[in-house]
Amino acid sequence: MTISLEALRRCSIAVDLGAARTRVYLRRTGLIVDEPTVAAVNTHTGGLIAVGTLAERMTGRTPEHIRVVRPVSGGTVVDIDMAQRMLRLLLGNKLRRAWRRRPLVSAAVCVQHDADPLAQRAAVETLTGIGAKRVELVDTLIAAAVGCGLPVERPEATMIVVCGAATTQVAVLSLGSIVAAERVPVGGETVDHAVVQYLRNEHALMLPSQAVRPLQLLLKNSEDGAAPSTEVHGRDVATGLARTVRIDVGSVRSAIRTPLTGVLDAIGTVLRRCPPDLVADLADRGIMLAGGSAVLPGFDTMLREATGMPLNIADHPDVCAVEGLGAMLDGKVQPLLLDAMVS
Ligand SMILES: Nc1ncnc2c1ncn2[C@@H]1O[C@H](COP(=O)(O)OP(=O)(O)OP(=O)(O)O)[C@@H](O)[C@H]1O
Repeated sequence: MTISLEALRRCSIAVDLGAARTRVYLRRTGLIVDEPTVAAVNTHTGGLIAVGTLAERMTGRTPEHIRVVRPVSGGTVVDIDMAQRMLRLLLGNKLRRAWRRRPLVSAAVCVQHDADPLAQRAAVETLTGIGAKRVELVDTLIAAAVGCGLPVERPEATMIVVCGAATTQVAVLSLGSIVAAERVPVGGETVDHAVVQYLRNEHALMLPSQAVRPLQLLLKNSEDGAAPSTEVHGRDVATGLARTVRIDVGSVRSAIRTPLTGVLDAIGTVLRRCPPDLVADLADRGIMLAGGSAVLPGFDTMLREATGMPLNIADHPDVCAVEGLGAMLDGKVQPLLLDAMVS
């Protein structure tokens, strides 16, 4: 994947189509869309009923004629037509107003590290379908590293872990390039799934998906010394009746730990592939944690303890990638840095 500084500076919008959220950055304006990557469709007419936050609220609550769909799965656009329709609605007037001022010529879009040609093509087609004449693809890891403010152009190692909804990507960068990188199918959704499975297996309780986040918040509170157990309301697996159980926060924490060990493995793999000098740099500089799941309670502590390395969470971990891409569009990134990165 090669990009050029010039080509990026000609782009009008930067897009990050994630499994959980869609973010759009308008050049010289900033973030104009940050909404769930969700659409609700009327199955009788095929028409869109809602997109973004409104569509996400409908999840699990729809009558038979409404279907809630996610056009991006595992970080790849799997339903190009739906992704285009969703983007058109999300952008709505915001883009049309900007379009009148300056016609949309090119768009930049983040793609996962090592995205296969099909995934790259799906991203390009999605954007050309909404009017982009040209689409530049940028590795999410580079965009996120720039968005976190990492000094990637220096001849010393920086490590970034981008933990999203469906995937976690890990990279070591030096001299503006990725030295080693790894992608694992573990993210916030995997963690939510682990919590749901734990309650199902241990307490025969089905938990509504919206109830997982409050449980995670509870984990955070318990880290701060609050209650070690809590009541959870769900549906009995056998009877189907509403039931309340008291669960031990420690057990939830260990259920969450299991999928997160996949991230640790990825960090280990990347470190093993790096020259020893760069690994030595990282012992001082540590790891930068980005992506929406970076704020998962206990995740940073677990990584710190397991790696023995310093760890920082980015200031705005969820929007690092699109903000990094936006900074490239706005020309806020040093040419030296980008030229090295794009070789
Ligand atoms: N405060 C929070 N506590 C716990 N998890 C959170 C919090 N905020 C967001 N998340 C998790 O972050 C994930 C979304 O992260 P992000 O916005 O980086 O995803 P994405 O870019 O759409 O995903 P991907 O990179 O996998 O395509 C969701 O799974 C969500 O559960």
